[in-house]
Amino acid sequence: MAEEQSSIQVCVRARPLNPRERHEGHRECVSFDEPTKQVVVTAVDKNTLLQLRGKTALGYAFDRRYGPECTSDSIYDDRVHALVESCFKGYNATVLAYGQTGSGKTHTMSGGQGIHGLVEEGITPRVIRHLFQIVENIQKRQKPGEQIEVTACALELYNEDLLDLSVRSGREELISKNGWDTVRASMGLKLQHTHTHTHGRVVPEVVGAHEKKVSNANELAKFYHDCMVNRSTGSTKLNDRSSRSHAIFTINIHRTIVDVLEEVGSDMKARVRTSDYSSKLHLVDLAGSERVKRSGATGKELKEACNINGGLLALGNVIVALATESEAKKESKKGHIPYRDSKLTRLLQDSLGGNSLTVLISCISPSEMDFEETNNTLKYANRACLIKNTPLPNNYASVEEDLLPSLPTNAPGGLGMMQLQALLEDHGRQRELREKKEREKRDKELRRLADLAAARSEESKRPGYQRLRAQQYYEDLRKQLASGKTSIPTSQVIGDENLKGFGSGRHRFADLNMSVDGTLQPLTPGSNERGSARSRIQLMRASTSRTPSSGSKRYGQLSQSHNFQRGGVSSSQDWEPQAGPENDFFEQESPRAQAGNDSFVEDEQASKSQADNGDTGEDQEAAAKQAAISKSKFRRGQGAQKEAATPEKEAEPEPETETQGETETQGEVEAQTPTAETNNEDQTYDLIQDDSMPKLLARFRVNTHDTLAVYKAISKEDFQDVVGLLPENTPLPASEKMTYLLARLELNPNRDLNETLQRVVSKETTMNEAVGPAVGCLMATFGTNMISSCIFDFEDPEELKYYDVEERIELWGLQIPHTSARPPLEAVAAQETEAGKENPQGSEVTPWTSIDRLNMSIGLLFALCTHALDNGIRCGFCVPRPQLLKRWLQAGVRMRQIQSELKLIYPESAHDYDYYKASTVAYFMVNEVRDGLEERLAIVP
Ligand SMILES: Nc1ncnc2c1ncn2[C@@H]1O[C@H](COP(=O)(O)OP(=O)(O)OP(=O)(O)O)[C@@H](O)[C@H]1O
Repeated sequence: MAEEQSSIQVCVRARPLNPRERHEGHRECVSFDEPTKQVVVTAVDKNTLLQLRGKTALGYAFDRRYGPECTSDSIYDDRVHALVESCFKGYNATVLAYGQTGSGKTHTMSGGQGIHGLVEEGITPRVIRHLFQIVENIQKRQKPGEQIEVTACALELYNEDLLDLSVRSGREELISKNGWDTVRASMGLKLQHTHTHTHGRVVPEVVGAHEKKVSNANELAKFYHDCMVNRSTGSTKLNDRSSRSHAIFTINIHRTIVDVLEEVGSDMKARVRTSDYSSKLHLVDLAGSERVKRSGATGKELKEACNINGGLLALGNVIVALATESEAKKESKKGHIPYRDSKLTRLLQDSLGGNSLTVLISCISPSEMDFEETNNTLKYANRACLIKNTPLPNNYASVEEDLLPSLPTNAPGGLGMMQLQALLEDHGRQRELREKKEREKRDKELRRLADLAAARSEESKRPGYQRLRAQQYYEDLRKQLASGKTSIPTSQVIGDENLKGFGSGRHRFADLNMSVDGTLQPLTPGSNERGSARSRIQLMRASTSRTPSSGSKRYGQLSQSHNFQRGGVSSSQDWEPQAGPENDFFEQESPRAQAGNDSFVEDEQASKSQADNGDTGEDQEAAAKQAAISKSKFRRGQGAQKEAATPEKEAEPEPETETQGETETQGEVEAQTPTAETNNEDQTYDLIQDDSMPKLLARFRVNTHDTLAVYKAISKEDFQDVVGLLPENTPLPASEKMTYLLARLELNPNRDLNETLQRVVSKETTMNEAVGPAVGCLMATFGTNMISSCIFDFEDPEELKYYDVEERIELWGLQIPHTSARPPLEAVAAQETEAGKENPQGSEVTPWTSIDRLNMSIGLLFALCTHALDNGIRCGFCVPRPQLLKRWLQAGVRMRQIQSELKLIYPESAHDYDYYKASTVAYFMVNEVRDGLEERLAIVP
């Protein structure tokens, strides 16, 4: 069947000004221009004028626009009515309300008393009524061979957890008693991807949600109401009853039709066809985006806001990517759609760009104070108009059978009611049986995976887990290679030509003496170099090591000798301004590393004073144990630094409070070393071997819409350096996916970044010669296309489907514009005019001075942090060119270098490759930088 595409139907609904806004005298900035079908946002003051970049108004055309006076009636009739009817033909459909907080999404979807005091029926109750009208009509026709079954389920996506709204009872008590993490394990639902019966597509499916079977509209309406009462709501400055979760109410329609193809013949057989149609109607009320500064969210609400904004940002990116893809389709280009960036986008995968008929209702506020959000909503809605879905009916299990009617016919020669009823029932039983079997199979698999996950989590707490995991990984890989069954062809691993020739030519599988295709290979010359690097490192270790029995201490010594540490652990440093020439930044970092770190000293003092207080009770021990488990990796790095800062403490017995944590840590480090080698100093700690864990984590997306790049995908385990820097109790980003991603990267035979970096550290080679395109700078000069082409996306939904961990930190990159001419500085120009000078900008072009660049970059950094803070982003990440970072530090910007193997991909072919080759990665807490800049540089927001 030819696949027909249909655009997403987008409409805009503006609510009236609410009493608060009227009381505060807000002006309206939204109007409708009927002749051009545009929703127009108008600049009502200087601020909005600025946001429109000098234009007085901006118009967005939409087929359907609903002003404050409109009710849901017209939206329903125009857009939703036809959708509900399509569901009975087997099409999936979605109605999705989107917009900032307080803009009227819940009002549109659920109804209630409006600002004008009138009670309005929302879209969902209307859908329920309409749907059962159709069911009744079908039933009224009394076609015997037809059966309809309606079920529904209600979910909410709250703080990235999927929950069943129909079984909330007792959730609060359980959370307060056992903590959310425990409750999540029992109440959280799984999102997985399954193959559809028809079309062979992979669609998202929520496993474990309670499906309520309903037989009439009242029953369904009651179910909906009960579920929505359970939804997480809260009060903010912008909405008294703000939804803090995305709600998805799904109605499943299952229709079975038995058609009699041939009536009973002389052989007493009839030929019948039984067809099943099933469709899903999703009614989605998203939580609204909010600027936390305005909503006043703190604590729990702040966390909620961060999650809401994160999901919506991902949704925006999906919309932009799909719209771009639709535009590019004329050139038959297929782009990457970042569905997997959030649970919300995964859930809506089928509704946006899938096979659903979709209506997007963009809700906006008319108030001038909401100008920016309104403009943003309209911008995305406008892009969404371009998205094309491919609706296909879900008709499956159409069976034609010869049947011997066992019951006498009502009319001579024809199949009677009772026979058809019997056939239907029989078919229904068969279907139930089939579904039951499928459910059981799935449940069994889920149980198996849950057991596996639990066992793995237990195992991960055991000392030496990392080591075991690495060994196991290599063992599996060795078997896989030997059998010649590599599931991933090398060509798929790195999909970009720029990255060819990655690494130094010798890959770690040379240890296995095998290539990825399973054939035996001679070792390359690089292996000798490795050997020498190894012995050199061991020599250094031997000369610096003072306490042979302590793994963590040896590790500490090593960490001081090498910039690159093992197991993804790395340290960070607060940088201080340094006077002197603008040397290569990379070269400058070693002396600083040796100099120790204030924050570590502080930490040590804190723990010491704790110990001095004699606070060594059970509670503390438990807490220390917990802390040691959760931050063990970070502590290793930290411990290493501490030891360097206070070497005289080594001889002293460690305070009791520290012992617990250190024992854990130490245990882990030692256990990672093969037992046979434990007492041999030279072999006890093999830096290279321990570093052989795959750990390059780089998957970045460029938001082509803006000038900022969004750098994502951080895992708990492998970015512990970053995680360790977060304030206590910050939810840790975690993603099982990363482990998988790493494994994939491992399969690239030429990639051996860690080893190469070791060689650079041991001065066997220079960075430029050795690393080639593996190291570089993302931000300072990125060209959007170039980076887009470097996207790694190795995730296979099939293999990842049960790994449902999605929390991530968002890291933002910063671009410094490199224009040759500087725009006139207003203040300077004004001063000069006042002083009677000619306008210096008039005829000649003023080049940028380095101070200009610095000011500009700091301004940008400030703007970035403000934006990030408003969006609930906690930490930032950038790779500025070396000199610039130095200057930032001089200007008091608090940055910390990440000394891990986190390296970015920058193609050697890039014209400025050499210039940026020594760039380093810096990390910062957004609020610190913003506050610092505000304070020191007197920047007025
Ligand atoms: N079109 C409208 N006409 C009349 N009143 C409206 C309209 N839209 C919204 N309202 C009222 O505005 C208030 C906020 O609306 P609502 O709660 O639906 O916003 P929301 O977008 O769902 O917000 P959040 O994202 O915070 O949940 C409610 O009191 C609602 O009744």
